[in-house]
Amino acid sequence: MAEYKEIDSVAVIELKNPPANALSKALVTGLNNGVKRAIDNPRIKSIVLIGNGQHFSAGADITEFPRVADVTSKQGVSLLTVGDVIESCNKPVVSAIHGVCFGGGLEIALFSHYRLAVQSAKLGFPEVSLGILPGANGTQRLPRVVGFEVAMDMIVSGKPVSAPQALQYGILDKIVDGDLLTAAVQFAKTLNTVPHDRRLKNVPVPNSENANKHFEEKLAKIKQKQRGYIAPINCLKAVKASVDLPYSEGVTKEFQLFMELMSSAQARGQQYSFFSERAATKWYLSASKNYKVSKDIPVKTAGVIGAGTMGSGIAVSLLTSGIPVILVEQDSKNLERGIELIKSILQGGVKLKRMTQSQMNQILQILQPTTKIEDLQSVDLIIEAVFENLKLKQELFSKLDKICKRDTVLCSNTSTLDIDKIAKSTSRPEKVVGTHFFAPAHIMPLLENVYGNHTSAETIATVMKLSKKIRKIPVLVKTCHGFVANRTFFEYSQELRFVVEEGLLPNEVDDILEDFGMPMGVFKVNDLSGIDVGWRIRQEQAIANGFNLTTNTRYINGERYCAIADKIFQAGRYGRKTGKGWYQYDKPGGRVAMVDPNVNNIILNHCKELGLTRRKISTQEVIERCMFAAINEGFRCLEDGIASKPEEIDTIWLHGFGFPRYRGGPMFYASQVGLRKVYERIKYYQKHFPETSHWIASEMLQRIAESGRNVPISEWTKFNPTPTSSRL
Ligand SMILES: CCCCCCCC(=O)CC(=O)SCCNC(=O)CCNC(=O)[C@H](O)C(C)(C)COP(=O)(O)OP(=O)(O)OC[C@H]1O[C@@H](n2cnc3c(N)ncnc32)[C@H](O)[C@@H]1OP(=O)(O)O
Ligand SMILES: NC(=O)C1=CN([C@@H]2O[C@H](COP(=O)(O)OP(=O)(O)OC[C@H]3O[C@@H](n4cnc5c(N)ncnc54)[C@H](O)[C@@H]3O)[C@@H](O)[C@H]2O)C=CC1
Repeated sequence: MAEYKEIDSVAVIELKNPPANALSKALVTGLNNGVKRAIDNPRIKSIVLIGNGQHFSAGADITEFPRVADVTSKQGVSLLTVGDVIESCNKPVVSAIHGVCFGGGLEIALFSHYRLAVQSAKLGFPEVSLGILPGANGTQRLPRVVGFEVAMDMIVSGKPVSAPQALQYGILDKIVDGDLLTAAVQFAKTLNTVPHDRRLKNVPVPNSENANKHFEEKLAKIKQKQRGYIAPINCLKAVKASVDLPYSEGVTKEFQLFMELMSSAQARGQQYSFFSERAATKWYLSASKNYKVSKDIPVKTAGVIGAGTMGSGIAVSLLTSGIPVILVEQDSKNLERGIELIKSILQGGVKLKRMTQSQMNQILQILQPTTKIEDLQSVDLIIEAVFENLKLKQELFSKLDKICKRDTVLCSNTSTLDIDKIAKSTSRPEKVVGTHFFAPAHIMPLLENVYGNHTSAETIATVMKLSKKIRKIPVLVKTCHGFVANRTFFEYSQELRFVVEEGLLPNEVDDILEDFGMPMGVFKVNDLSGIDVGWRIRQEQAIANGFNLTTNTRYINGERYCAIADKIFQAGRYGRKTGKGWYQYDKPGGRVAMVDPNVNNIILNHCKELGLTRRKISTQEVIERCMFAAINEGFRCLEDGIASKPEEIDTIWLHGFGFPRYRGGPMFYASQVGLRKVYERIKYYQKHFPETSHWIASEMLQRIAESGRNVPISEWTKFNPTPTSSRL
């Protein structure tokens, strides 16, 4: 766990806990023993701490967090005890950093008297994203190096800094070239004693004159931008304590704030999310088709077809990851508009200083716009993003099949259509796959990759690898109408339309959802993605299923249907782009949503025409109805094999819909509410709304709820009945 060796008069202690040197109890104990051994050896004059493998250390071992008592135990060796041993050691201790030095790793480095790093190292306190704070005195020590404002920014945001930036802040003493160990040992040999100010607890916080002002400004920003999250607030309070209190009292305050977080439901949700995101990327179809054994095809060039809302964002994601793109549109007018869209996205990046003007120009050099689909003949992968129309997509894929080289991977960005039906139009169904981006495609982190019955493991591996290359969080799901994201979101939003039909107004529903933690209420989301887009999807599905959908439709095959959204569409209110949708906007494309009496009239008239009596609906009912409808559908996705584990559904909601990370995702939320209660409430709603089939409880949910046990999420799929679903 921690290997001890001596190089002349220098003791070298190597942290060794692959893959990320997480500071498990065993590693911390090993580190403690190593430092003590060096202290006891009179021949040793100084000590170097270094990481084995790819990193210095990724911080405390998060898998040990559920045992809060272990992490905070005053008995045995904790990060704090080893930190004290390091800091009080009379022999200089040097941390030699490469890879990441995060969380507890940075705490160790700050207990050390000197810090060296290679140019590519990254240092930071990401604890806030796990719902906690740097609890081994990091909130008191970092400000003593970098001052209040920088420490506050680093700890509250959780964002790491590069080695050059860390050098500038004074976190690092030196950046070294060449072999890190050799340089660190050489450096350590030049040290004899530990100066007083090299023990950070002895040092006052510099540049703290404006701490009160910075504190208030930051607090206001957190309340606005991270509404509902408690960790950033406690992080901020802890850093402020470094200025307001002497060190010994500051660490006591930090401990109190740390414990508040560590025992919170929010921390459980955020830590679950860390592991669920990783679990979701590990796809497994069979022993010969899975993330471990399946090889990808390298994507050196790509094509994008359709340069509308999605295609332009997809092209930007590829281009900014260094992948040359051939962009195809149906005519030069649309092509011109698409190029302008791409330029304006990139220009936004320049404005936000994410890239320079010259980097933007270089990116545009690798974009090749065209109206000739034949230009795609030799690219490695193509992403189609034309209108949501099966016939159009089939025609296009059939053409691509004839034009493209044999191993080109053909992807569709369809949001709902069955991948198998698109693949059928080609002679290479094994190369056809769904790559479902979320709007805006260059910003939203999720990529829902969709395999069909014939998609090969190689094709899946290719899109999963590409997702990471273009900085997306990939999840693999099986094809069906709407896949996991839209299938679950559909039930959520449909239930909220029913709520509007029964009594609440769109802005009242949105306020409830935003208080729950959603970044945007569902009706604002509809306005953003386009009322016309939703309308087209419903029409397309109606055509596919052989029925006629009008503004008078009340039932479809006996199922309740709410036509208010269609009436909003009929009124020419297509959402933000037209300056009016469920809300009125300051201008077409504007962002300021205002309640519009015309919309309220459409809703009230709709109810009058149908003879519906409107009623007051409680916040609890709204949340239960939309969340439990989505959760029930999530269980159905598991039953149908569309998703293979609950973590996939949660990751999709976190990164596709901005579900609050501190609630973990809808399935984790269900586990916190208790599946017995979720099941009972679903049965209750089924009794009240028998004409809505999403209230028929999933069999899998029923089995778990009736098991009489508190079944952990990791065991839910064991309750899966044989895959059957009449809803596919
Ligand atoms: C009262 C006193 C109380 C004292 C309490 C002390 C409080 C603290 O000190 C608090 C902390 O440190 S909390 C930990 C903070 N660190 C982090 O959040 C960093 C997490 N890791 C990363 O960023 C990336 O994994 C990293 C950049 C490292 C690597 O990224 P990659 O994309 O290359 O690889 P991943 O797939 O993310 O990771 C590889 C495997 O390593 C596992 N892992 C990573 N960091 C871990 C960590 N800190 N603890 C446990 N496991 C960890 C990760 O789960 C993955 O595992 P597998 O999926 O099984 O391969
Ligand atoms: N808008 C959204 O929020 C999301 C949309 N999607 C899906 O992405 C696809 C595209 O949607 P949007 O970008 O919103 O549509 P859009 O209407 O903004 O863009 C479609 C583009 O395709 C072009 N096009 C049509 N036929 C073409 C052809 N034969 N050859 C070349 N270009 C052609 C059109 O000129 C237009 O620029 C659809 O399948 C949609 O369901 C997926 C996720 C989210």
